[in-house]
Amino acid sequence: MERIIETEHVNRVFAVSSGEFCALKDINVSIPEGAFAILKGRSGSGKTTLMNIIGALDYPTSGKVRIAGNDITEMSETDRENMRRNMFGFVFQAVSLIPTMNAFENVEFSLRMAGISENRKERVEECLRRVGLAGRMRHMPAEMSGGEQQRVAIARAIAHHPRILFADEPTAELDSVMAAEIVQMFQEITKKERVTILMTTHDTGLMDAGDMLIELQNGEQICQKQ
Ligand SMILES: Nc1ncnc2c1ncn2[C@@H]1O[C@H](COP(=O)(O)OP(=O)(O)OP(=O)(O)O)[C@@H](O)[C@H]1O
Repeated sequence: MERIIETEHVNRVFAVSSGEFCALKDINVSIPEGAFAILKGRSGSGKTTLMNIIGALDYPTSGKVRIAGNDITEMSETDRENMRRNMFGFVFQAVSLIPTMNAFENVEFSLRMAGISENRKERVEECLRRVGLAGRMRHMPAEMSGGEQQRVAIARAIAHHPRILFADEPTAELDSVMAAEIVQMFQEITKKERVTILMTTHDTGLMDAGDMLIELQNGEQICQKQ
């Protein structure tokens, strides 16, 4: 199976008032297409830093990052931006839906922004059904629970058929039942939407939920298990 995400000797050093801080040290991850990969580690272990580098939101200080075989550290900023827009989807801890739009309109708006006009209504409905919100399409964000709002954010992030979905602590603000539901939904999404998912979490209860686990400790990769 094709390796859609590969990092080679990735390091990230930040300049801090006391000198330099090495947030990532020699990270080598390899994720096959279609996998649900969990990036685990305690607060401050480097999860967000690594996800931002793989998601073309930041650059490594040294090392290579290949997405579908292409080294994204060598790409122009325009190409990186196009890749983020067309090939990637992003979900964050804090849900940021447009409060004046209902669930359907929130997902449709993102497709409109992506310039997709064909079968838009059908695709929005399909994505909302995929996340279990068939009966809530016309609900406003304020009328939905935190877990339901996060589901809308996930539907919005997959609507344009990204190849990789990045989810940074998407369950951090949810209770354990809702968190388990979101993670189970990610499993289904990888199969039905043929998308690769990279999710960060510090929740030890979710460790076994993915197809593979990458664990960071103080910026070092302590394991990659399949
Ligand atoms: N811009 C920055 N400048 C300096 N240090 C930074 C910067 N960004 C992150 N760090 C440091 O790098 C380390 C890793 O941060 P990161 O946000 O990647 O951790 P994390 O595992 O995602 O943590 P959390 O679970 O709390 O979000 C932390 O010690 C953090 O203080």
